[in-house]
Amino acid sequence: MAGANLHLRHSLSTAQFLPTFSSSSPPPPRRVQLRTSPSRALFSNLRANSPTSRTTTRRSNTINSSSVSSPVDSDSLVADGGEARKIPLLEVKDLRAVIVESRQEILKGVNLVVYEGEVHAVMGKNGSGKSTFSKVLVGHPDYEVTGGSIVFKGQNLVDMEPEERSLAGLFMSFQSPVAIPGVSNMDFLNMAFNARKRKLGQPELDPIQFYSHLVSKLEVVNMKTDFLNRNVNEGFSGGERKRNEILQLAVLGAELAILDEIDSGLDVDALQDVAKAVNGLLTPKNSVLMITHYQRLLDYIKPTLIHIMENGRIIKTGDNSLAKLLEKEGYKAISAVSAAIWRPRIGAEQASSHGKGEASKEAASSHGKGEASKEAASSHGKAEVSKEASSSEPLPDQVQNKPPEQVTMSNPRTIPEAETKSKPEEVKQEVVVQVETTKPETKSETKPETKPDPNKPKHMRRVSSAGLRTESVIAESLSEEEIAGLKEMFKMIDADNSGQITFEELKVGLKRVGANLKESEILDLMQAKSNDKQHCQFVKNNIDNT
Ligand SMILES: Nc1ncnc2c1ncn2[C@@H]1O[C@H](COP(=O)(O)OP(=O)(O)OP(=O)(O)O)[C@@H](O)[C@H]1O
Repeated sequence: MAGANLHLRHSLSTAQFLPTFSSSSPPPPRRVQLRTSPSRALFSNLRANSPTSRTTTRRSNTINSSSVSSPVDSDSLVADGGEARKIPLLEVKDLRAVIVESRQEILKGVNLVVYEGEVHAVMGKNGSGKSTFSKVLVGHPDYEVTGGSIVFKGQNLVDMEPEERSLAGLFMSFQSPVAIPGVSNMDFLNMAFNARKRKLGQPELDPIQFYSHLVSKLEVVNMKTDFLNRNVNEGFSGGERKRNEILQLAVLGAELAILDEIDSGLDVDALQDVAKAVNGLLTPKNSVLMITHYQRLLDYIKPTLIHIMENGRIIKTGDNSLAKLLEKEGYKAISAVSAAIWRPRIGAEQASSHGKGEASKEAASSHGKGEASKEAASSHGKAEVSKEASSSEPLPDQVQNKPPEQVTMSNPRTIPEAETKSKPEEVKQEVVVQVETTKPETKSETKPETKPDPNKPKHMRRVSSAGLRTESVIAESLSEEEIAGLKEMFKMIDADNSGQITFEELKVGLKRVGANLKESEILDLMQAKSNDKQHCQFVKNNIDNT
């Protein structure tokens, strides 16, 4: 039994201290004695349930309780007068983590900054690494951090024990909260609360004082007092467990609450109660990082930013429109290719969040040069852009300045490598994205290069997909899924189904996926070249001025 780890010593049987409480009749003094801190108790309990239970290490040993003491008195979570300065609460940089047992890498370079008072939502397909990310933040023993950093309020979390992380102000609500047989909710919360008080050097609350504190929080989550007498999560329904997690958060307080699928299994009323409780806890000083699959939670708890996780990385960041897009079109709307588009923006956002500009520099350099960094490339499915593709040489004016409406992205198809190689280096203006399809080649490949007429107004210039030289740049590999996503994306953007994407279509398409790029950025994008040896080629084509 998991409770065996708790070293509990009850002077009375559990049944003897399960009075019926009501707000008008405070509970009698508790007669339970824990010989371990509540947080340690829950760590032990969780550790006992962990397949990788082992001795404590600084990196990943005992699991952090989702519901242990926080250095912050929950009452102190009240707004402090609205400090205007943005203070980073959590800074995650290039975080990598493996499963201890198998050494399989799950987190492959997560970057994220959460400021005080912000609500961040992490979304992503099943198995993309969301829960692992949250568990690594709190120090789950199943995972080992192999790279990067987690800084919480200026402290390096990676070298801290899970319990220390909790005491530092982290709270995590697990996807599947564990039961603690033999420990009532009331006892658990009381002990956890007082452990925090001790840690803070503040006077502990006696059971009666604590009970009145607790009752006010019960109201917040709309829970009945009966739950206080039941053992922690034992026999609780899925929804009750989730509600109970939020009760723990409300009672214990936290500066950063990590909520893993807090909406799963909740009926509509419970969802509203939980959301209301979470909103009630939000202040300008504390933040929430929540994992969810559904827009519905975000209707109640408004996120500052939404992050999309894929394959152990955050590949996109945006506002609520991103979640709406997902709800409507699914993850196909956010393919590895669109990640390539987003990457610089994520970087810029993160950098500005950090105030350090590092990511933005990286983004700027990759964006400005039309060359994705290795890291960026690997972050979206290893679609690495080779040097050949990078146009370090400035593009001709006519390309850089051509009116957006007149840039064309051609019919997606595959050009055999031999054909590609045999093309003479004639022109290098238009960028054509080609994705393998069954469409036959219809373009004239022999049209001679036509020099742009400098006298012709730029908006009159037309980009032609004919008379081209193809210059392919091959990425290492794109998965079938990524290729499928690429095709879907092409179809989505190619509004008139012509097989060609005009600048206008691209602009509208990008807007649909929540990417509000400037026209100059879209032009940059159109000149970006990345492809896969087998499946995708970014081809430079000719521009003529006819
Ligand atoms: N302890 C573990 N042992 C084995 N595999 C694991 C472990 N933890 C995570 N994984 C694997 O890592 C991947 C990411 O899992 P994770 O739970 O983080 O995904 P998720 O994005 O939260 O998914 P979901 O939306 O389904 O909850 C999955 O393939 C999962 O099977």
